Amino acid sequence: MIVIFNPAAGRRRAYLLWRVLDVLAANGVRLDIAETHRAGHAEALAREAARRGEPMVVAAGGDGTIAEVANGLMGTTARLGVIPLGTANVLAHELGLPFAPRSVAAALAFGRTCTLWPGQANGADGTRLFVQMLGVGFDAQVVHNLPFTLKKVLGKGAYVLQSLREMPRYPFPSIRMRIDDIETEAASVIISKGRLYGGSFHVAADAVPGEPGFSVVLFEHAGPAAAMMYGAALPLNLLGRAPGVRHVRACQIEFLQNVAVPAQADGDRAGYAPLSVCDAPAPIQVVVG
Ligand SMILES: Nc1ncnc2c1ncn2[C@@H]1O[C@H](COP(=O)(O)OP(=O)(O)OP(=O)(O)O)[C@@H](O)[C@H]1O
Repeated sequence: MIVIFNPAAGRRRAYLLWRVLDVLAANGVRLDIAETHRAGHAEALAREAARRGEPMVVAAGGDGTIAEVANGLMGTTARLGVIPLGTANVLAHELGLPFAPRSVAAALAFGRTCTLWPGQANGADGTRLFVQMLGVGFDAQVVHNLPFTLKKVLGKGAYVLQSLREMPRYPFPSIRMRIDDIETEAASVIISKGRLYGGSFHVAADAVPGEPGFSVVLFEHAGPAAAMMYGAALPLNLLGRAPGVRHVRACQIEFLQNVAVPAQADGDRAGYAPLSVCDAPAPIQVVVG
């Protein structure tokens, strides 16, 4: 197997990587390590590894690194392993992946898999896959403007602080979209493959990561007070009952508005809507515990 390690992911968790690798090496597992040098590098490394016939490519990082590796593996038969070293690690929580080094190593060595069907965003910057969610609107504004050093120092707390900073200055434009064949509007949108968001908070109870399609969560109320309410409901797992939150199952979402609205995919900047979202051409196999 090859381990693709993103040294910029998470904070102070690289020791976990070395402990996992120690356990694997002690048990005679042959592995190569490649470190990423920039955004997008994990995708190129994964694509190259799969082209060489590597049966398993392990993403050592957070959701952004996993998504990049998934992009590189699309259309191949290589399995995707995960060593969760990120800030939020939403996919690892979603799939119940282990976090303890020995359990991570055992899962990778054993190689049992589950199916994950990524989403695909098509925008002005090209096409990219996402493994957990894509957001358009306020949460993407927070991701776009989040300073790297703040995330390194505060971890998930950095998102809370940045949200408070963005509330007074984000214009909350109305976002027009076509969800399958129905046109609608919202102040903010999360297109989710999974049930979880921001770590292990529940956002879409009806999501099924292994099947095509999405749970679309529409936030209908705009403005700082509404953003504050939704932000407070999330960690209390009350988002499902918050006013103006609507859930829809869909296969295709097309953003139609004329103004550019920020988008984020798996917690990383993903350009601006207008863009469209559909299923990836094929599922991938993720190694689970
Ligand atoms: N060497 C590097 N220097 C700077 N950025 C990098 C490097 N390698 C990869 N990246 C970028 O780092 C970003 C963040 O990585 P990742 O999402 O894995 O960590 P995280 O944000 O801490 O975790 P999570 O998404 O789970 O909260 C990704 O967008 C990736 O493209």
